[in-house]
Amino acid sequence: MSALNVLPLDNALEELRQTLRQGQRAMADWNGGELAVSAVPGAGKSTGMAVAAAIAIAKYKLHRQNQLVIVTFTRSAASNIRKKVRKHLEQLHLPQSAFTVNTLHGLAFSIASSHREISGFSMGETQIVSESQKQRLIRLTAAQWIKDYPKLYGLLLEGRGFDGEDTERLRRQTVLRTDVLPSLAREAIATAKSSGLTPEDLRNVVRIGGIPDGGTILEIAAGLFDTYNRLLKQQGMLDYDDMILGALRVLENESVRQYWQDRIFAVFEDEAQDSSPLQTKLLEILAGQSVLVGSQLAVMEPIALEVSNLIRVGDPNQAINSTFTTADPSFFNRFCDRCDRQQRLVTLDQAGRSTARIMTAANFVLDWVNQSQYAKQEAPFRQQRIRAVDANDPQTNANPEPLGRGVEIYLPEVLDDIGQEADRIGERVKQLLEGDRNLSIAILVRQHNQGKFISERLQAFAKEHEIPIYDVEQSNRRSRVPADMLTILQFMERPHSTDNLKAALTVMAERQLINTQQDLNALASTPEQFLYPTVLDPELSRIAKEAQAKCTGLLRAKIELPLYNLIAFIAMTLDYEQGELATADKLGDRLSQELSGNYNMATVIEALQDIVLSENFEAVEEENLEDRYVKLGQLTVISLHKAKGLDWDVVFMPFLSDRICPGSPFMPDGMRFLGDYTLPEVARAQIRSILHEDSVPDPIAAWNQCNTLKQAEEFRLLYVGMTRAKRLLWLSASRNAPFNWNNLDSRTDKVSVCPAIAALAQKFPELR
Ligand SMILES: Nc1ncnc2c1ncn2[C@@H]1O[C@H](COP(=O)(O)OP(=O)(O)OP(=O)(O)O)[C@@H](O)[C@H]1O
Repeated sequence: MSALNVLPLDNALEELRQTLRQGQRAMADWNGGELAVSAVPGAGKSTGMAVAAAIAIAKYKLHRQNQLVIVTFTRSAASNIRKKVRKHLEQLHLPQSAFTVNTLHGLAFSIASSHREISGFSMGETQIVSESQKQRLIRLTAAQWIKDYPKLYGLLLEGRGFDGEDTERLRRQTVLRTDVLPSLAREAIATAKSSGLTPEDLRNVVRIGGIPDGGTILEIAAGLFDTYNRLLKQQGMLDYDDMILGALRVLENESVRQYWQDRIFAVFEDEAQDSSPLQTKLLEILAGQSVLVGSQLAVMEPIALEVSNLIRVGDPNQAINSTFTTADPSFFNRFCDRCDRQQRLVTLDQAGRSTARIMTAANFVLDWVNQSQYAKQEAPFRQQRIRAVDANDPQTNANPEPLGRGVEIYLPEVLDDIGQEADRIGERVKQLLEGDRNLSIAILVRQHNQGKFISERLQAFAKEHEIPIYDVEQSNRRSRVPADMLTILQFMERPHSTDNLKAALTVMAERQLINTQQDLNALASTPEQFLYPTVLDPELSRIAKEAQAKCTGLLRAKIELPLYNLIAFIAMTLDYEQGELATADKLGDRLSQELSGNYNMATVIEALQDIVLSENFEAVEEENLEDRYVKLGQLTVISLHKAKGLDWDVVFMPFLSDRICPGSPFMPDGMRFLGDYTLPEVARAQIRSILHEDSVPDPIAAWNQCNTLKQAEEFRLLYVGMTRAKRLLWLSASRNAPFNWNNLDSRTDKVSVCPAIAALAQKFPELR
């Protein structure tokens, strides 16, 4: 039993508070009102917030009707913080119903769908558009726009660089339809919609005039945006922005707003640097007892708040979503500055995660970038240095001893090519694990193909030395569960079809259940002979017999088991891991519900076909997914974006060329349509200027601005990666690397190192 269990509540709360370091205690001591917490990586934002939540629940006697709402960015972060708060409340004997943890979209969706008559979400219109559906929709949008706006299309077609040749016309038509217009639509819609701007708003800006290019690009963007909204509605679907907009619409109604505000005592937001202005507005309304001035949908119009119980915790230096959304560190920075003027800003600059050298390296990179040419327009980082914790810190083993040199840098002078770079990493991993099998180790990559390359390259070596590799991207197979099930059931239903057998064998081969060194086409070409050979048929090889046994096992199950149990049986046969099993369970439940009274092989297959085609089935998020990423003794290969919020004893960051970080503006020759810039980037920067209430820049300035922001974000990604390491950080780049990682043959022999890393290596030669 924990000591907290036997103490009176006040003492127990004090004891809990004592588990926090000085800076974190400011969160626990919150007395209502607004509070900004800007913290360095590893400062213990989430840890502090969970304790602060439990203390607030006790202090203000919160309960189901008057709750604390915690909001974070991703579902895994939500489950992480939920677990922590639950544990504290359990120890304090306080009601678990006093809080909820939501993602922003989850929260918005609950609000919007609780008042469908106001949000405009009709009953059938709750299907959220999936990524691939969105891709299709965007392509359709481009095609429809071409029909609806022939004049603007003509302008693009015959704009800059057109020589009147038929072949050039055809080329331009294809590029516009399949590439430029879809990308332009995607960027413009994402930027405008997540800012609460409508197509009409964009047109109004054009109408007012004074835009250097006459507003052509904004006109095109408005048309695409209109078309997209119409098509989305026609298909009865919503996107993520609709959820936020729907919730805001609902909250414009006074009695509804009152209802939600009465139920919500306070809002605590984690990862606040990732929220867009519209999302922030939603939280401000929920956290406040507001008197509305104007409409929430007009982002820039202020809402007058009488009281706002809102804690926003974040790290502007870890803002890595601004190139996908309108989240922008400048918004959180502004909130921090505002709170600072009211003495309501807490800065947590002590962190216990990393060894001293790693903090020094991260601080150096931050300073270097902020003083470099990349900071001319706007500094990519808030000037915040990471400090070690004090000697009496509550975190055990805070700022641990380094492994090796703590930070190790390998540059093109010693690394010839990416193959050698990968091999050296393999060697170092082996060496480290020989010293201590209980280390957590990760390779962080910027692009999926880099992860694929390195895990394939190291596969044999890792096998030989019994180092399990967990490649997060390749293992993300849960979403394939319905398709796998469909394939296997189709095979069970008609095993003598060559196509069905081949498809089933392929699923098993992909899951490494059967040996892939055999020719599956040959096995599948004569299903009868393969499945039930007679004495006259040629003998199957040993590995073919193993595959055969798997197939006949499935066919036997079809005869022996009730149909209801087949899904579970297939899941077992396919050797699903925990998350996939949970997804298969959920799928089984859904089929039983949908087909109650009419459950047979044909209807199950038909229902599965619908699910796979419409993709309207969500995989179950494994609660402890993060634990899998940081498992000891394993080599995790993971993208920088997914690595955010996690940490490992050892972190490898390979392929750090200047092409990757910070990257450079890239404009393929065939992409010049109206001028020397690419249209999606220009549209994005022009719309962003409307949101920031700046004057709309001319296309060239807009293009430069967009690239500057992208580069700033690349440096922040680098910083996020570096600060994931506890005891050893490896940074490397080799001389010969692909120009473009989608094509490994596009080698260039003169790779320049990311300038911040080159400067780091120069400043600390002992790290090389
Ligand atoms: N008061 C504390 N006592 C003990 N351990 C702590 C404390 N605060 C933080 N930690 C530990 O420090 C590490 C970092 O904490 P946490 O993940 O909360 O930081 P963060 O600020 O959210 O990090 P980041 O933003 O870099 O992802 C975790 O391992 C956590 O358990």
